[in-house]
Amino acid sequence: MTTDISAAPALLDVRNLKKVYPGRGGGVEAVGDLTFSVERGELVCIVGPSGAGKTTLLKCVAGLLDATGGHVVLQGDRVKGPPPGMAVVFQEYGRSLFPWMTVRQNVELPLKEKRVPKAERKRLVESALEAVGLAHVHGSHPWQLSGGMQQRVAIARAVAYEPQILIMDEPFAAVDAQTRADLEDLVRSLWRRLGVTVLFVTHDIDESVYLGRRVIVLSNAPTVVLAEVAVDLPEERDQLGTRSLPRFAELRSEVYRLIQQAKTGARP
Ligand SMILES: Nc1ncnc2c1ncn2[C@@H]1O[C@H](COP(=O)(O)OP(=O)(O)OP(=O)(O)O)[C@@H](O)[C@H]1O
Repeated sequence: MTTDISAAPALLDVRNLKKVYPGRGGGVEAVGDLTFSVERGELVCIVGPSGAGKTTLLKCVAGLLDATGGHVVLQGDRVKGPPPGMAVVFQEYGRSLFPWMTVRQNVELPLKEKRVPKAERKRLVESALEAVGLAHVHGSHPWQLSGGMQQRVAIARAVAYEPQILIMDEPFAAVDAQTRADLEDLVRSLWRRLGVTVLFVTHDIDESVYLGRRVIVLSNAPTVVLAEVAVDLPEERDQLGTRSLPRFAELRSEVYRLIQQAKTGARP
């Protein structure tokens, strides 16, 4: 559910977001005071130390958790519950797909809930499975696929939904290194081809620099934005070439230094 408040210039606007989990002695202040925005068509990575409140932040952004203070605005509408224009890909692909449904049925399900007409659903499902290279396994069940393939099904489902913004919460943390590299390239190519806006949360510094056009570095909890790093690497990226650029090493060191700073509790 959303309520119109004003026309925001950015696609996603997070303003003075604060989240305190209730409990004894004042509870746990997970998110202190977070402000950032994401422009339409951007690929922004959020990186922060373990326990920094990344998942809490995403739950507030996705309308799954009520904030204690501040607000989240998606395309001018204040987020009060899961917004219709958002798709989320979680780390645990195994739990995000229905094992009794085929790949095609899993990808189609949110489109049925969105009441997309049948012919259009067929087109969207086929093109999303094609885009992630899984057209040939549309009739298989998730448990017949590898972990990386299952995560590609989850990505296809999100892409087929045609969201205004795609939120990814450490989506590749549970797959092996080679699959992870392939999936990173898949996200970059989908982003470039489809123009979808992506907010990607990771604790992996290299991944944030390789993927992002901008990296937002979070402090430890109670979380604030410690710094924003513009990734001025060429848009054409590949695992070997890009990662061996001197500029990649510089950006990686800069984000690493900021994260170390975050761990010691330093504030901007
Ligand atoms: N439901 C909850 N009730 C109380 N405290 C919570 C709850 N969920 C998270 N926290 C606390 O809020 C803080 C931030 O947790 P969160 O899971 O958002 O961090 P994170 O950055 O996603 O961590 P990680 O990188 O380890 O997954 C932690 O101190 C955590 O213990």
